[in-house]
Amino acid sequence: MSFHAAPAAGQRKWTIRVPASSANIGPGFDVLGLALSRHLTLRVSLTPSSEAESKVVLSYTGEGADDAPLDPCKNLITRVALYVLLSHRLTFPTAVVSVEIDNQVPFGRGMGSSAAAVVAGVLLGDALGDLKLSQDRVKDYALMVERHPDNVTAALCGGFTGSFLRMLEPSELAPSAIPLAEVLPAYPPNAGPPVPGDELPPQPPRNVGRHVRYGFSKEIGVVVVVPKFEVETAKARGALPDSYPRQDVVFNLQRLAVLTASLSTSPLDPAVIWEAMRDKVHQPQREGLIPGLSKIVNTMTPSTHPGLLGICLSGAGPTILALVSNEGAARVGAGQATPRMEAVGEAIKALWREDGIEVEWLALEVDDEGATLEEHK
Ligand SMILES: Nc1ncnc2c1ncn2[C@@H]1O[C@H](COP(=O)(O)OP(=O)(O)OP(=O)(O)O)[C@@H](O)[C@H]1O
Ligand SMILES: N[C@@H](CCO)C(=O)O
Repeated sequence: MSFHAAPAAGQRKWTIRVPASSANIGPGFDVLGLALSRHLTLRVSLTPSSEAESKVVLSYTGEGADDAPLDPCKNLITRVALYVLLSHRLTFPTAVVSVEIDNQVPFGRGMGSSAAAVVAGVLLGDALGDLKLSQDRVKDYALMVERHPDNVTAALCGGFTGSFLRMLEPSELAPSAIPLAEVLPAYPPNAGPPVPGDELPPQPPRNVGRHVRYGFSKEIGVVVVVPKFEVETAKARGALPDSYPRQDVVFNLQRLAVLTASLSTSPLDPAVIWEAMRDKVHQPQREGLIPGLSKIVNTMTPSTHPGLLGICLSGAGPTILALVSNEGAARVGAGQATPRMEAVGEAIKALWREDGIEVEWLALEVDDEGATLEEHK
């Protein structure tokens, strides 16, 4: 099957911005996501050139700058953009495409770096192909690459989300060029530019996943405590069993139902939220990869730390997420910690130091906007 270059009629510029996200929020394994005020930003410019080939030039600042590949056939963001283009029988435009990546989302820490990169990649393909994809279609593409709707929907839509994947029909999964994976393994398959005759990926089915947005009280401050080591999501998923005792599943379902409403119920009830953020299906199993995890999430409570609402592993870890009530506190600006948030961040830091683990803690806000693609005229 053949393809042709995406249009490159004149100079164009875009900015793509995607938030970090925390998945699971305790009992909502693979379900809940919370978009956070750290961002992956792409500044993209397309300049037509007299050359017959496309030249995609990546540059990188911020988190992952030393690790992320700058080859567009190897970098996750541009590989996803290429998947979107090829599914429309397009490839990169015959132009100079400059992609300046500035990343505030640390890799492999449970803050949704891969989901942010995948969503950014879909939006990059959308911009370069002039495809004008709806938000639902962007979600379909992103969910064919990263099969965790929790991070993807929060990163794409912002706020506090709950989501599920539709069971795809065998026929929707059949074409071998579908890059369905935990995190896109190798795409294009030969890790080089596509050549005529390559099998091209089909466009994804519609409604691959569905989501809702819950309320999230403005009085809740978010503290993330980020250890200085990575845990690959694939490895953290490998630590989980294939089946669970019924009482553990019921334990999580009961808390999940209560948690989703309790984070927007006024007044906030720390006793209910703390208990509703407990988990039995992924956190205890990941303790071996994250020393000190159980000690921290089980011993820090609203009684020991006034203002603490709930505490859990963020995504697949190793970051810990703590929700703190700022009720009655003077309003603080983005990224500023209230005294209660500072006390919780420092307490987690001290507990982790007992295990020889160094961390950085951050006071964050919920990102209500989600991913944006803006063209500059
Ligand atoms: N901005 C980026 N540019 C290129 N590759 C990225 C980018 N962000 C993430 N990745 C790729 O994704 C990998 C991290 O994915 P992984 O799913 O293991 O962790 P995470 O998404 O940070 O954590 P979690 O899914 O638990 O929130 C990185 O090692 C890198 O290969
Ligand atoms: N729900 C996923 C999030 C990581 O992407 C997990 O905990 O494995």
